[in-house]
Amino acid sequence: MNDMGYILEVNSLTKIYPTFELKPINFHIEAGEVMGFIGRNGAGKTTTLKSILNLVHPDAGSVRILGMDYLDNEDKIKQQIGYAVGGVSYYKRKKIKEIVAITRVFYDSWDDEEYHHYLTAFNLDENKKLMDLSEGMKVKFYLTLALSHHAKLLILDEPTSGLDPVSRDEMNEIFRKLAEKGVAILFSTHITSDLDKCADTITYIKNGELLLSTKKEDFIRYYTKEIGGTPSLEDIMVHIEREEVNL
Ligand SMILES: Nc1ncnc2c1ncn2[C@@H]1O[C@H](COP(=O)(O)OP(=O)(O)OP(=O)(O)O)[C@@H](O)[C@H]1O
Repeated sequence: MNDMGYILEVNSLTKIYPTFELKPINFHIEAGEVMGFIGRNGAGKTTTLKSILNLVHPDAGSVRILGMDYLDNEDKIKQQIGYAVGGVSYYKRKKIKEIVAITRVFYDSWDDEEYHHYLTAFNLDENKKLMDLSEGMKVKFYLTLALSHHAKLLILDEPTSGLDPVSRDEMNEIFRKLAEKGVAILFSTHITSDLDKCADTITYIKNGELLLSTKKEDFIRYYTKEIGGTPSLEDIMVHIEREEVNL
């Protein structure tokens, strides 16, 4: 970890597509922190997460994870983080145990005891194929893979968006419990109730531009001054995004 103690530091990260520009993005996450990365559909959440992980090549800026420059230490850092960001899984027809047999070889710190712990805790059946898991089970499986190699940072793209309210509530509780163990979690969402329940900090992105990245309480205080009353996070999101409907 670096002097500031950040697990993840994003510095002026920029990505330009023909019809979309991710303006310089800056934020950081500490150990044990759950950050909700929020914004509307198309705001640039996935682009940011992919740029952080070099799954798409950023045009400018830098990323430090666990005190190391990401581009210079990509393999070493990947050993210590877990992510589920976009893309189709090539493994969807494979059984959990087959995917695990392939994955465990990749990680120096793979821990079978931890793997079986989470398999039981999440009620996962090793003989099920990935494509036969419910959305909630899939997220639990990705978490199991990450936790089995002691990931210190989880980067998850909309892990709760396909979940029913009960599964979402459960996932939010899981995130909180993992954070208590010191895991840092960055997850994108457009569901404000996820943030109500489990985020320590909020990073808000609108049209490719970072509006604010701060503690949840400070985020609410900032917009309360602007809106007045006692706005919920949902009220704040609507205030930020709502445009007049011209019929
Ligand atoms: N490979 C690409 N080439 C060109 N444009 C892209 C590419 N990937 C994304 N975009 C554009 O970038 C913009 C941001 O998309 P992005 O997927 O990052 O948003 P998002 O906030 O994750 O949205 P959602 O909540 O719908 O997943 C969109 O306008 C999209 O069309």
